[in-house]
Amino acid sequence: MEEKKMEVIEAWLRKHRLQYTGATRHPFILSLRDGTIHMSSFKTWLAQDYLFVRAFVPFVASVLIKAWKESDDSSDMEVILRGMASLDDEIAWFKREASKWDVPLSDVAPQEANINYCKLLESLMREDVGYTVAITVLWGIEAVYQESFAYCVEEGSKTPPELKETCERWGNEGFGQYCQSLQKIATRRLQKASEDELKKAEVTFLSVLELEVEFWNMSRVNA
Ligand SMILES: Cc1ncc(CN)c(N)n1
Repeated sequence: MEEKKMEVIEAWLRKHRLQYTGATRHPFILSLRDGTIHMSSFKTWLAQDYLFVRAFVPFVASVLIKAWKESDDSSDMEVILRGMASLDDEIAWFKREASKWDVPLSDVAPQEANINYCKLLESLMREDVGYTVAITVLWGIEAVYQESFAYCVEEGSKTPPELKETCERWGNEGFGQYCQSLQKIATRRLQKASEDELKKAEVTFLSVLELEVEFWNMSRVNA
């Protein structure tokens, strides 16, 4: 019987397991799961992530345009469009949550880690960045949040009840399926990619993991 070749993303997740675990099992997430999280950390994350999501929308829009121009499968556009549409609800949720915790979103300035992450998103919006790299990055960004927050909704999690909704937002099954769809598209594209594209996608995926860790680090107590 012919041996099945390992898919590119599967191979990366093995090769870069330490970095992936660093991003998806960060102390911020561990404290959310074990209930020891400080509310000041949560509020910092909430405000910074609100700013990030506002910058993430145009990035997703740019992936949608690349899919329209370059994709070999018309259903890709629908997957991305659904993801983009849900960001409308996400922004409204951030506003509600911020008001619940008295976090004034209009006064928030982006911290360095956030600025750096948004710079990466902006660089990937350029026309000379291909669809394969862009969709792989979109998958990576969403997968880190899905894996992180899903860990906080698992059996045995002691997440404070008032923060459960936050974890559900990215830890729910629907979001998990969306990430699976993105992974499938990225895998299909990476299978046909040139060596150059493959390398660029892998290096950018690693940058995403580093930036995610830096992003969580902003919420460290006394950070
Ligand atoms: C930093 C970060 N990474 C990912 C996600 C998920 N869209 C997010 N909201 N913020």
